[in-house]
Amino acid sequence: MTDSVNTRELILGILMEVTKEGSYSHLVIRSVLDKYQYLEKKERAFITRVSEGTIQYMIELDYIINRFSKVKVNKMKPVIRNILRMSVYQLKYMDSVPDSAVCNEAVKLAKRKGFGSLSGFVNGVLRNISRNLSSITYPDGQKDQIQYLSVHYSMPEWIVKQWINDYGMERTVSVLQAFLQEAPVTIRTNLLKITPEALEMRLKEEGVTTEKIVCADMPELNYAFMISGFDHLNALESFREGLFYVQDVSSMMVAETVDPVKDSYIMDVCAAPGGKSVHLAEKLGGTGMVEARDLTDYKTDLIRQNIARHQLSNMRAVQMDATVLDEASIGKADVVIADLPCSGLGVMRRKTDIKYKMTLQTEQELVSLQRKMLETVCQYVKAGGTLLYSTCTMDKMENEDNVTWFLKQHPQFELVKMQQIFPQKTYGDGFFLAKLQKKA
Ligand SMILES: C[S@@+](CC[C@H](N)C(=O)[O-])C[C@H]1O[C@@H](n2cnc3c(N)ncnc32)[C@H](O)[C@@H]1O
Repeated sequence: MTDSVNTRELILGILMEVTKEGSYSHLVIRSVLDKYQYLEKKERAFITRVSEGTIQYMIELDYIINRFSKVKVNKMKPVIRNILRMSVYQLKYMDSVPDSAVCNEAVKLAKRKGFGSLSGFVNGVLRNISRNLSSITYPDGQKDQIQYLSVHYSMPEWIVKQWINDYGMERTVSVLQAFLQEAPVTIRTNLLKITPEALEMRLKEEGVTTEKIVCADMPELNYAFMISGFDHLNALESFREGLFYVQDVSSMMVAETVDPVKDSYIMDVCAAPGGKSVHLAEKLGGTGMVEARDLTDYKTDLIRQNIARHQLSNMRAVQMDATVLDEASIGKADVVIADLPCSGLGVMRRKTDIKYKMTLQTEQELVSLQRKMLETVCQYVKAGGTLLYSTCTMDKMENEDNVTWFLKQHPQFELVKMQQIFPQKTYGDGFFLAKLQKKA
C-alpha cells in the first residue's frame, strides 16, 4: 500500500461522518472512493471493507471495547471511539492485518488527530483486547436471548424483538445471519437490446466475472446474473450502453408479478431512480407507457438519466407528490406501482447503517405516510386494473398490516398475491409485495 496511515485516516473520516453527522454510509464511502480514485484497487478495497465492517459490527465492537475499557464507549471522545471501533474490527475480522500493526496504526492516528495524550489509553485497550480476543464472554443466550442476538449479530434490540414477534425465533436467526453476508451485485439483462447469453460474453470480454442466478423460488429470472471482478460500473462499456440494469433480484419480482400486457398504461408513483419502471417499460417491448413519478427535481432527473441510458420511448419522468391527489389521473392506469418509502430494513446488507438510524417511532410515521399514499394513488387504478404495493422491508406493520388495513377500507380491491421475501444468504434483499386487483 502506498500510504496506509492516510487510508486509515480516510476510514476514520467516513466513520465520523456516519456516526456524528448522520450521513448514509454507502453514500459517504462512495464519495470518498470517487474523490480518491487514484488509490490502488487494494487500498480502495481496504477502505470499503473496514468502513463497512466497522459499521456492520458496531454493536458487537462496542460491547467488546466496553469489556476492556473503564471509560465506556458512549463517554469517549468520538474520534477515539471510532479509532477503537475500526481497530477492533480489524483485530477480530481481518487476519490479513497483524495485531501489532493495528495497534501501532491506531496510536499514530490518535496522535495525528491531536489526541496524543490519549494514545496510551488507545494502545492499552487495544493490546488488552488483542491478547484476550478468544476468551471474551458474550451475553448469555439462556438468560437474555434478545441481548444475546443483538450483540452477536449487531442488530438493535428493538428490531430483534420485532422480528421475533413477527416471524418467530428460527426465521429471525436466519435473517440476522443473512444480513451479515456481503450483498452481491446482481444485474438484469436489457432484453430489448441483447440476449442474456450475448451479454454474458460481452461482460467476460470486459473482464467481469458472471454467475447465473439459480433460485428455485424465482425461475422467471433467467435474465439475471451476479457480477464481480470489476472496479467501476461506469468504466464498463456494456453498462454505459444500457445493456443491463443493476437491480436486486427481489426487486425484479415487481415487474415479474405485474407481468403487464402490451399497451398497458402504468403509473409508478414513487419511481426514482427508476429500476422497476425501466424493467416494466422493457417488458412492454416499446408499447404502452410507463409514467415514472417522484417527489423532487433531483429524483426525477435520476429517472430521466435512466430513460436516456436505456433509450426507452415508452417511459417518461414526471415530478409529482404521491400524497396529493392528481385529479387528472383518476381511473386512468392499468397498473399503479406503489413502491413506497419504507424503513428499508430489508436492504441492510447494502445500507449497513440503516439499522442504527431507524427507530420504532419513525417506522410508525412511515406506516402513516404509506397509508396516505395508498389511499391517494389507488384512485388512479382503472376498474379491473392492478395496484402493486411493495416495500424493501420485512416488518409486518409496514407490509401485511397495511394490506389488511387497505382491503378493509377499499372493498373494491381484492388480494391476488402477497409475498414476504426474506434476505437470502446468496442474493435477494428482504422485500415485500402485494398484488391487488380492482374489481371490474
Ligand atoms: C423505495 S424508493 C423507490 C425505488 C424505485 N421504485 C426503484 O425501483 O428504483 C421510494 C421513492 O419514493 C420517493 N418519495 C418519497 N416521498 C414521495 C412523495 N411524497 N411523492 C412521490 N415520491 C416520493 C423517494 O424520493 C424515493 O425515490
